[in-house]
Amino acid sequence: MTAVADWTPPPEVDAHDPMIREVELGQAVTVDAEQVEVEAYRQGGPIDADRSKEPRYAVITGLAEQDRAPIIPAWMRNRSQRWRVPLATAGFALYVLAFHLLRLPKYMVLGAAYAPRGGWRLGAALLSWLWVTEQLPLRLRAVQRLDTETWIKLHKEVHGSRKRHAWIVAGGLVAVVVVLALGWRVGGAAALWLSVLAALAGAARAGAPVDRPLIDRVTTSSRFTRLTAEAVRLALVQLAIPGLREPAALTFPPPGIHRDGPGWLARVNLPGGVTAVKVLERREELSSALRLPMDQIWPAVGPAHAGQLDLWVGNKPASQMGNPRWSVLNGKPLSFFEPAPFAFTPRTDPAQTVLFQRNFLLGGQPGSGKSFAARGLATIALLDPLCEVQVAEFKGVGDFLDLEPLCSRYVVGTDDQAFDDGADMVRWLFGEVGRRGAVIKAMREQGRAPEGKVTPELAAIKGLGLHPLVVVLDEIHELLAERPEVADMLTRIIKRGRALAVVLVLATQIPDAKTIPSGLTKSVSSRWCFSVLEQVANDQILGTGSYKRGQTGTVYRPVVDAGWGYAKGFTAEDGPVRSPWLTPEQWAAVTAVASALRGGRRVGADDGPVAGEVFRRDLIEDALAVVGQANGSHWLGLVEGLAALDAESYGDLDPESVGAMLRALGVETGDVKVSGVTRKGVKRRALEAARERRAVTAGAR
Ligand SMILES: Nc1ncnc2c1ncn2[C@@H]1O[C@H](COP(=O)(O)OP(=O)(O)OP(=O)(O)O)[C@@H](O)[C@H]1O
Repeated sequence: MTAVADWTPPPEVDAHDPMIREVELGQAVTVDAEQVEVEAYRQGGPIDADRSKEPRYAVITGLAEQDRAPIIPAWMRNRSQRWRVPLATAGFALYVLAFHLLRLPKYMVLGAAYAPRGGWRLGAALLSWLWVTEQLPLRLRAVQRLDTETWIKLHKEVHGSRKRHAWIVAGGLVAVVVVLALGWRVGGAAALWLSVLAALAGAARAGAPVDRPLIDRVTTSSRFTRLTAEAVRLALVQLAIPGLREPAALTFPPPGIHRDGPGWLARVNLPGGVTAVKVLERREELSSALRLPMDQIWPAVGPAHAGQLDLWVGNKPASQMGNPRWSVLNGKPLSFFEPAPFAFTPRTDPAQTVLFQRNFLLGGQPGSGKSFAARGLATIALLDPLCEVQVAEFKGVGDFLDLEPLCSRYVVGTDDQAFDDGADMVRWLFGEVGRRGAVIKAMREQGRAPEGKVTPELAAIKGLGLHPLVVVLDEIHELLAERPEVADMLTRIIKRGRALAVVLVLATQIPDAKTIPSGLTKSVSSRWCFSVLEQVANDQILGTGSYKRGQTGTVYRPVVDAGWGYAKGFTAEDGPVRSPWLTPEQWAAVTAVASALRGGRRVGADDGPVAGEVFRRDLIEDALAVVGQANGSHWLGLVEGLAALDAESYGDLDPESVGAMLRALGVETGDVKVSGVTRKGVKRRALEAARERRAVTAGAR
């Protein structure tokens, strides 16, 4: 501290500022009354870290860590695009071939008309070049000016040129003769005819008027062929974004501009301080600047930082890309527990999601495509033969009517009855989640559900009632407006149901906090924002701050861009996707497949003794009735006894499921000796003990 005291500041410096002393002294000191420890600052020292002390291999690892352009192009590495690019090219080539073959007679007539003129033009041009006629005016001028020196110079020049040209023409003629002779040897007369045809075509081309080319144009609109750095720079600068004025300030980090699926991707680093969201906000202006329709341009925030833009431009507008084929049309079953395609990316790649452990919120303005997207998710569920599906739609127009025969519950309408049924459905679901929770707890105690959640094995056990359950609630805001008491139940279902294989798909036009409690929307893991008008609605669906991060549905127009939306939490990568689109016939085909997979049953509803029903009977009492005075019962005996007692409730049980259900009710199971034979089953004592425990617990409550 002595050093501080010794230092006398120059007159213009505030002597009381401790930081200034510290800087001057260049050493760590404890300064001022607050005792702030500040690290010393060495004046004139290097700012960057000293690299000389880094080990040599750091240079190599540094290189290795750098972004490198992929050796194999992205589209070749992508399974779905590997064939699409060559197939699209081959398809286009075939189209062009067919197009011109059909017009061949017309080309021949026109060719015959244009060829003489073309022959004359080509011949004249050749002679003119051979004789260097272009020099003639110069020599005439020299004559007129009596400029002998220039004339002699030009004369000599022209002689030399004519000689050279004559040699070239002679050489060319010899080459033509040699090629023709070779052609004759290899291909005979056909080769000669082909040569004549080629010569005639060349002559016809040269003879065709400038505004009437010999062959018709294959494409009538100006075709987008490739994205260039110049076009991107110019377009971005034209957006008039503050801080984005200098084309040279835009850089293209690896992999730069490259072909990516059916289009081009430009990865651009915007100038420091300019965010990619600013570009996203100006998609319309970008469309004008690039001279391309809006649905051909797909800007997104790049992976590296907020100032990186991934501008993907399709070969064609999305509306003309056609609808990619949805693989559910293959007629194969899907699994609730496995990834399944729910949508397509702008590059027409399928986007996959897993229904298990997710809940879905689909929001957007009317006509943005929510209901069809919800149908897509319901279809995935229906293609899992184990999955129970329930639908309630409060638009009242029957958007899901064709799925009704496969649903265990189906509610449609906007009247009191529909809302009562909808509320009943939620209440039932709430109870079901509670029941499943108890079953899973028992399973966990037995070590059969180690993570406390449904596994594919548990879901498959018949009668246990842990099969997947997907519930679609379309226009949920209508139900919440009419029956607000269900909101809390829904929130709890969402929170608890994830692990219990209960999935909610909520679709709504109005996601605001007044209509849908924020606790409800916040609990939903996967959100899909279709066309929305503004930032507030966007963030209500996708979560606060989403718009600022460039995750936005404001860029889509209702109806025109129907089905497009920003999906968050569906896959590892969030991004824009479009729901699959099927014709009514294709929907019918998919529904038929789902129905066949389910054996024509409504899984859940006409399943007979699903666990819910069985649990409504008193299984412990019924089992005790079957056991009677015996020591216990083997599983097979118990199953048969229960079926004899109530075939409707217990007819479908098997030994495994009855065991699981009893264990879920807290009954101990194991080896039982009945009539001298020891097998797996349940003892009477265990059943009685469980009954007693239950009575005690009920009394305590
Ligand atoms: N993936 C898609 N591809 C093409 N068109 C679609 C797609 N999805 C929906 N559409 C079109 O958009 C229209 C509206 O779709 P949908 O009924 O799903 O919208 P919505 O958002 O549910 O509307 P509302 O809120 O009025 O119920 C459909 O009739 C259909 O023509």
